Amino acid sequence: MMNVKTALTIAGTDPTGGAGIQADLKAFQEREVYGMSVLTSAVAQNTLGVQSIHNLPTAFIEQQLKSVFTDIKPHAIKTGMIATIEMMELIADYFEQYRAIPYCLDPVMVATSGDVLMEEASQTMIKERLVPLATIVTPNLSETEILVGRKVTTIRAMEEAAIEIVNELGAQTAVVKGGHLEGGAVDVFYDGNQIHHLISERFDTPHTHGTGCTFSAVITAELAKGKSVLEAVKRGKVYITDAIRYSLKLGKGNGPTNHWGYRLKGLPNERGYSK
Ligand SMILES: Nc1ncnc2c1ncn2[C@@H]1O[C@H](COP(=O)(O)OP(=O)(O)O)[C@@H](O)[C@H]1O
Ligand SMILES: Cc1ncc(COP(=O)(O)O)c(N)n1
Repeated sequence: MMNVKTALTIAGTDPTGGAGIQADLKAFQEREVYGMSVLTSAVAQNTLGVQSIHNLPTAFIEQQLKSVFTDIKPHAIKTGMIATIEMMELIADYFEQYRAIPYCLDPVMVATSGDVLMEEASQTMIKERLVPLATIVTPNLSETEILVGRKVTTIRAMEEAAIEIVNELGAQTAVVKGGHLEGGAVDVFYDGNQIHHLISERFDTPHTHGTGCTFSAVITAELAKGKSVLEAVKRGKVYITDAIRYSLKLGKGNGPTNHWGYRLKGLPNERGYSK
């Protein structure tokens, strides 16, 4: 019997390969999970920002979901950019039939570049329909603020928000990412029982395009392999830390993270990857 694990990402694209579906597939591959993808929006973007967005028709997204689910059932799923309410409703309806599959919800709303990737009306929908279905939700600070409806600027406020996302909004677990806070890079995890802090050094680099996508894709890959949610998040943190440590100075703006960075750990940085 084949023991290969599979993961599905439902997200938008980045033709320069640093974020979105491209980042997810690279991360799945690095974690030795067979990667599959359903496209929601084709995005013309690069390391400088988003130039244009083309949303795919909802009926076509549904067809892609059918193509996957009627053939190769994923062992774990993640969603990234879901631009419209219609797409969100479709995906929520679909997932209700597959509640046993671990689901990592990366509530992508605004890109690191500041470009809006989700229409504002969808913010309520994501809370009402998708968060309650999620095994884990992985918001950054500004997404957390939208989810809980208040400013989140301290570790204590991150803890309170993670607790609220689980206890009030109904996710099974939450990890609130502190990539945009001052000091060390601290993420706060809550599973309904315990708070955990995932702490790493902060790298002083502008090349962090796609960090959120990559982090949640690694979590998804580890969930596909049957790891516990906390173990999956710990692995995601180790992986993203090295992906930023050895990030790539490509492009004219904020370069991408290095998906093979964790393989370089402990080696001299002789290619001058970061900064
Ligand atoms: N400069 C940095 N140095 C080290 N870790 C970072 C840095 N920036 C972000 N991270 C980590 O990368 C992951 C993604 O976080 P964040 O940047 O907050 O998400 P997003 O890309 O969704 O905005 C988190 O684990 C965070 O702690
Ligand atoms: C299609 C798509 N999805 C998500 C992001 C967020 O990127 P980041 O991980 O840098 O926040 C992006 N820039 N493009």
